[in-house]
Amino acid sequence: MKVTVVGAGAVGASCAEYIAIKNFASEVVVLDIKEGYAEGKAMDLMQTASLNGFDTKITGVTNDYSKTANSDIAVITSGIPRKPGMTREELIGINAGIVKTVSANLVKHSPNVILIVVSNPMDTMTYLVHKTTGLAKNKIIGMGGALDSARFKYRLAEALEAPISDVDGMVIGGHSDTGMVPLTSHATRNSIRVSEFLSADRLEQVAADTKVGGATLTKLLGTSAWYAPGAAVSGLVQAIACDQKKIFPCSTLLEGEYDLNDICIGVPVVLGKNGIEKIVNIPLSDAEKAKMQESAAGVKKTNGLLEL
Ligand SMILES: O=C(O)C[C@H](O)C(=O)O
Repeated sequence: MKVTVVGAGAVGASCAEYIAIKNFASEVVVLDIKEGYAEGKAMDLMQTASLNGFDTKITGVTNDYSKTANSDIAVITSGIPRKPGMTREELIGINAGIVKTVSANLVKHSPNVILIVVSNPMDTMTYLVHKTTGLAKNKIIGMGGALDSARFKYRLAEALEAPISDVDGMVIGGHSDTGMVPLTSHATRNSIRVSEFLSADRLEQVAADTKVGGATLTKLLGTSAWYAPGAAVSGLVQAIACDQKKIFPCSTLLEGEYDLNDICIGVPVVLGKNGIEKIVNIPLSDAEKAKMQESAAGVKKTNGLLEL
């Protein structure tokens, strides 16, 4: 199993680290445009192998896509992160061109690759990859919902004063400060609805904190987060590499599902060796349906800025 990670910045390096530590891939190639940078990150990570007990071989390359040839899965983290006060959507001007070039180069050397898009604005970048690469829709996956759901569970556990392992919950919709749809009505603590423990006001606060999860970290760190994004990507990569058939919310092309068309946005999917194996339709309340439509309108507005 060969996995490529494009971008050796904080998010790319974190993806490579978590994938390697989980020890399911034989090879991880990290590619960056900055001379020697990916090589340095790869060497530093490889020097953790004996300490962390993994055998994945990590190599770094400077912009040489021939070294990514025959990758089974590739992760696109390239582009610029937002700064405090910015929205993800504001990155479109710079990141669209980068993501288009990177995805074309990846597909040229690995025509059967499954692409995971992380660069922001993620849903629009996933749509761009769908429009420009010619890859089948099951092979284009946007990473946002897995991360947003992890943040949702963190906030739920905090409110419940419970261990995170006791908590389950999912965020669908667009990966944006306003577009996320945390499914509080479906969230549980050890199979008991969280509304049994928390007031409607507290649950609303949990949802609000979840939606600005990325912005909160960007304000604290001065740039966007990397540990949870890297861990979320490694979860998706592992589910595909190990054919786990796990359900994650991912951005995928919808053709009628959830009453949406011609858009990539977060919905629950089954991930296995073919990438997205199934889109899972879950019943939503009228309020959740309305939020999903509103979220989609926001994503479509950003998609409209693409020069396709
Ligand atoms: O918040 C960001 O800009 C980066 C990423 O999308 C995140 O949610 O951490």
